[in-house]
Amino acid sequence: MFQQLGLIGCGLIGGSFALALRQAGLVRQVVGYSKSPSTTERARQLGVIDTGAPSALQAVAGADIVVLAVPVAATESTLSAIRHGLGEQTLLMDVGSTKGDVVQAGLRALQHQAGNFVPAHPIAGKEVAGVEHAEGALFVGRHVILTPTERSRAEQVQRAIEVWSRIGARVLTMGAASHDAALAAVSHLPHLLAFAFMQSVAQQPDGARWLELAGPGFRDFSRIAAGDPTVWRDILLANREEVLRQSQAFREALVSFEAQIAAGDATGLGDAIGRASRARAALKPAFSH
Ligand SMILES: O=C(O)C(=O)C[C@]1(C(=O)O)C=C[C@@H](O)C=C1
Repeated sequence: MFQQLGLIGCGLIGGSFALALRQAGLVRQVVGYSKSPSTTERARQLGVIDTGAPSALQAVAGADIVVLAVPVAATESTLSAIRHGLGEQTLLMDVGSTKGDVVQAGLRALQHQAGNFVPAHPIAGKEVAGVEHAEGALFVGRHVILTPTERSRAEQVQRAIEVWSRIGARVLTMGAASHDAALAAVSHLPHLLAFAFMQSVAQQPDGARWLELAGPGFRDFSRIAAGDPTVWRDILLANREEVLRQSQAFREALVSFEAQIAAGDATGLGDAIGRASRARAALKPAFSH
């Protein structure tokens, strides 16, 4: 399907995309670039990329598909840096977790190549960062949300749908604003809560001792608090309005639970937990993968 992938950002997601493309036989050659030369070298040693490029611009030379897998706040400067190296027909995608800012960055930074840009968000990941953890099967069975811009060409959107589908993902297309509202609720807020929760426990005088006693419940609830600080800082800031809206909704729910506990309202508390428990149980099939 492609001759050469230009990969900007050889971390967990970028590396997994490169491996997935290779394993599906969709690309002959992968040229990678990461800001840190040691990361680029590590990606080469691991066989995730064939060749390391000394700059983002050089990584896209000769590529017919380019993927940006960098923290979202670096999107615009990265697009500006590679703009003059992009081929006329090169499919260009990002994999960022926020889309309103990425769409705007694309429209600002790309000029006549804006038609080739199809913003993408694979809803897949791990709490650990880095190319060492990259996996070719990371996107199998996962949703990938495409948020084409007003300039994205239909033919490039089709190619984007095809490439993600061929590596096993379930592709959806929606507007950036709907994406950001939904992901604030189901991804960004849970991360914010996990960070705040870890901080609140760890900072108490006996916190370190209590943490030694933590079991599977704590493990499941806090897993994502180990996320990459730069990546998550950028996401929470980029989608701040929706994140704060969700955070407010959460506070209201928390205050209501607190009031029931304080009042010893067993019926109200039991009913509230029952509603939450049923809503979570109803989700299970979606999490079987
Ligand atoms: O599995 C994890 O550790 C993740 O955080 C993955 C997760 C999420 O589900 O929230 C996080 C960010 C990405 O934008 C998509 C998926």
